[in-house]
Amino acid sequence: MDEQSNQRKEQPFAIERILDANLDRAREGLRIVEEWCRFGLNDTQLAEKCKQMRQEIASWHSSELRLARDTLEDVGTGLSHPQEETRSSVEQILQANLCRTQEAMRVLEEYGKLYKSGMGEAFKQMRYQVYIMESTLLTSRRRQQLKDTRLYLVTSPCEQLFSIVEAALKGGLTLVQYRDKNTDDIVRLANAQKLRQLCRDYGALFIMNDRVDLALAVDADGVHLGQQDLPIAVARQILGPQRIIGRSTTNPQEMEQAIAQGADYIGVGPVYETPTKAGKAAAGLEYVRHAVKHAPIPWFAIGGINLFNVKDVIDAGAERVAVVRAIMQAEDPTRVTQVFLSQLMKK
Ligand SMILES: Cc1ncc(COP(=O)(O)OP(=O)(O)O)c(N)n1
Ligand SMILES: Cc1ncsc1CCOP(=O)(O)O
Ligand SMILES: [Mg+2]
Repeated sequence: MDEQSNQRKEQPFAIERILDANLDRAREGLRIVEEWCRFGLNDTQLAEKCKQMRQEIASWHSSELRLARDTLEDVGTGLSHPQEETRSSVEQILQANLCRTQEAMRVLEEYGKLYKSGMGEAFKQMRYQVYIMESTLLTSRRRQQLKDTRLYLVTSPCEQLFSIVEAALKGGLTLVQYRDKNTDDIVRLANAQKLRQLCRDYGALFIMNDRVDLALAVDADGVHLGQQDLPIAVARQILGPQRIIGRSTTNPQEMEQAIAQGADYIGVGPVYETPTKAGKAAAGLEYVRHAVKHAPIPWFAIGGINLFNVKDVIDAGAERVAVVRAIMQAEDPTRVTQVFLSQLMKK
């Protein structure tokens, strides 16, 4: 007796039950993702892709497999992971269900080989499609959040770094850049990791200044590169298509290049001279007006912006601003964040 029939003798219908349970699991996971694609993202293409895959999964779900089902005898039905009970964002729900779908498909790929010819290969292909979908979803979510962001905090080194950033996140901040030019890498890495987690906890995007390697190391949402930093094409090669790449621009020519090179957003400034970037001449509100007319991608006015002059920047046409001192040196970073946001949301 070969191994396969031996196993079947000891555990009747075990393979069928494994397949039955995982066909259901894969379909359920996809359904949850599909609902978000349809109602949350209005993305008919992605929703249609999920539906097609659900139908393909259903076509493998024969009555023979359904008949093998024996829920009362299934020791696994009462087992759930504590994290299944706590989902705090749509992103978590999507990630958990994509992961569940991929796991189920891996099981179907392996055990399917014992059941029907072609089943293993079919689920291998579907699993790759789910990976591609995951990457598309993550990318479009990041880009959408970037677009929706009005206020960008660029940090400066200080003892209360984490409490200030958290206070700003509590005020509704959705984008944080870790900027720290002179600290040892070992400390920078630890700080970046901590900030990355903090941003995740509050559903904010996290960008690493200057350093593509650290951005990857801490799984940042992206990197911000100045004119003297790595070229965008090189960073894109390293980071791939999913992560955000921002570029500083000071004049129309730099703006045009950054857009042509595939930046996801640009910094526009310094609008005003600022001690944070000492020695750099102001580009002025004129450059902000230029951005209004010529920047088709998200852009952030930056440099010397505070609660007293932000209205002038908004009146010049800016919808988004980036600040360092206005929040990092604020007595009440939560309140300052809220006031900035209320000014910027008026548009
Ligand atoms: C949003 C944003 N805009 C501009 C900059 C400046 O970047 P860079 O010119 O590379 O200067 P440093 O910040 O590295 O000193 C930025 N960081 N963020
Ligand atoms: C990093 C940077 N790039 C252009 S201006 C600037 C600093 C802005 O800092 P602040 O908001 O404190 O003026
Ligand atoms: Mg830089």
